[in-house]
Amino acid sequence: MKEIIIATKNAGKAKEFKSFFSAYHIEAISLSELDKDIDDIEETGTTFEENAAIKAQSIAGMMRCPVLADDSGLMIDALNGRPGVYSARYAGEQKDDQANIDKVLYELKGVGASERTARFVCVLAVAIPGEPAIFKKGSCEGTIAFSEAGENGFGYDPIFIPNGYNKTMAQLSSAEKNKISHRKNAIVQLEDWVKNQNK
Ligand SMILES: O=P(O)(O)OP(=O)(O)OP(=O)(O)OC[C@H]1O[C@@H](n2cnc3c(O)ncnc32)[C@H](O)[C@@H]1O
Ligand SMILES: [Mg+2]
Repeated sequence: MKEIIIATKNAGKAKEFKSFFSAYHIEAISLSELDKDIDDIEETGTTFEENAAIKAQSIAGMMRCPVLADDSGLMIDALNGRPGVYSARYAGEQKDDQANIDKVLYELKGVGASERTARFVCVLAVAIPGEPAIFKKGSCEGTIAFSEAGENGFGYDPIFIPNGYNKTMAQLSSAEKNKISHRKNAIVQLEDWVKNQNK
């Protein structure tokens, strides 16, 4: 396998997958890089698994080759697991990272340090035409900061402090994030499958 299509239009995710797959000499190609114009896929599921499967299967059917999709999000205990599967669209359909961060910080006003526990979750689905899909799940535990900090990463990284650190995910280098992230913890579980594709 020389390349794999990643069913995402999120540039932040695409960059991380490129870095992960380059270690196996595989090029990760996101939907924005395909010649075809691909309509937004409606994420009608209520779980990360369902949405990852919807994204992977709809693109695999179109392209007739293995496709990897990522459905991920931030689960905050004090908000009963929200934003969860609605992380991208938490503050509205325009999917605005800054508006999402502002909404979370507003909702956590008055919530003390020990109550701000949260985790990033990533579910990967690989759809292979004619075969059952493969699912892998990873998470990364942390807390929600009182204000945002850092310029790296994407999404909620500026307000997420991974356990064992005293800075936000957006203050870590991409190499540091990619060692501890939910996405990394999911993708390592795909290693055997990836290596088998090279035989
Ligand atoms: O569906 P695709 O096209 O892949 O792109 P998306 O951004 O809509 O992706 P999701 O539906 O999986 O929603 C995930 C959201 O969760 C948040 N998120 C996921 N992984 C993250 C990470 O590593 N760092 C910060 N925020 C993250 C971020 O707000 C994402 O937009
Ligand atoms: Mg999405």
